[in-house]
Amino acid sequence: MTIRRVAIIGLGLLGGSLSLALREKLPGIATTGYDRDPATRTRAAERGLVGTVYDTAGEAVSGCELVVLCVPVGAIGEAARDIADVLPSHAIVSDVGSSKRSVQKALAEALPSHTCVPAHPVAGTEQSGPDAGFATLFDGRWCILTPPDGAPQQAIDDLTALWQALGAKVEIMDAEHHDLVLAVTSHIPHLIAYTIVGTASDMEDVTRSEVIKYSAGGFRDFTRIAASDPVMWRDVFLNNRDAVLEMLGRFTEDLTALQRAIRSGDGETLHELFSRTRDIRRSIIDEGQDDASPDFGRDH
Ligand SMILES: NC(=O)C1=CN([C@@H]2O[C@H](COP(=O)(O)OP(=O)(O)OC[C@H]3O[C@@H](n4cnc5c(N)ncnc54)[C@H](O)[C@@H]3O)[C@@H](O)[C@H]2O)C=CC1
Ligand SMILES: O=C(O)C(=O)Cc1ccc(O)cc1
Repeated sequence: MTIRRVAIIGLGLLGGSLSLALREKLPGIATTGYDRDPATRTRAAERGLVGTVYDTAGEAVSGCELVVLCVPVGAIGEAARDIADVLPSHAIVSDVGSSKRSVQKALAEALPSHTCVPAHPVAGTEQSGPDAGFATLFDGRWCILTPPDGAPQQAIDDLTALWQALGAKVEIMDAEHHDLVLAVTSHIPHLIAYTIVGTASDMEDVTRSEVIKYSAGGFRDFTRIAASDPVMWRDVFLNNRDAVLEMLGRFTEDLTALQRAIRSGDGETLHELFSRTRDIRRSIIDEGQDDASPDFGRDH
């Protein structure tokens, strides 16, 4: 199917970046948008994020071939129900949510007669809202599609072509596997950042001001991650509960082993782990996913 019109529901960091990338890289595609927050709609219109910002989701999706829900994962069901009665029957429905199993279920329940192909562009920043988006966010980054069993190949191909045209590399994955992999590579790192920054903020006033004053690289990086949107991340942990708890169990065991090594002066264990982890960093750099990537260590 030729995609001529894309509706973007949710005009924050991801919705805004998607619209700007479409405008810059696929100017032949018309865009419409809706956000449930009126102030965000106003700002999105001022920034010209989409061709037309509508006051209802129904108007925004009218006549489109593709809808992309760019809302927190806990709001996907509600956003899908909002458009269920008016969505053209041929339209493909997708999203950008950070977890996929619950999204797949929510979409199937809300839109049983439509073709739904969930997606997760693994690209972002700690910023949110209608001013946060930028057109190059997806350049060279992975976008993981998690089509349910029986999803039409044509829809998968159309969505793959669209994300590739926006600069992303596309991978197809089972939703369950996606959630396990992302739990360890993204969700738990965010949880650790929230925890360590929370621990520092619970310290007595004098020590806390010293933590801020003397924050070295490691802690500064954690504060960037821990500044990420609270609603978005609350929803990720509630919706990817099983995989996060599974990975957190393993992480806690490993942390306890390190605690034991430190207490017993077992330098060999510490050195062996720190050497292995250094190799992981080197392979990430070899694959070109280093600091030059848009979402690492840079403020937008
Ligand atoms: N922030 C990041 O770095 C990344 C986020 N994601 C995913 O993208 C999605 C959006 O996240 P962001 O753009 O960062 O958040 P954001 O907070 O910048 O934007 C979300 C927007 O959705 C709107 N919204 C909420 N419920 C709605 C509803 N029912 N109908 C219409 N609009 C609604 C909000 O008003 C807000 O403007 C989330 O599912 C998140 O997991 C994926 C990759 C990276
Ligand atoms: O800002 C960062 O370092 C991120 O990790 C951004 C991010 C957040 C959520 C995702 O699902 C994907 C990417």
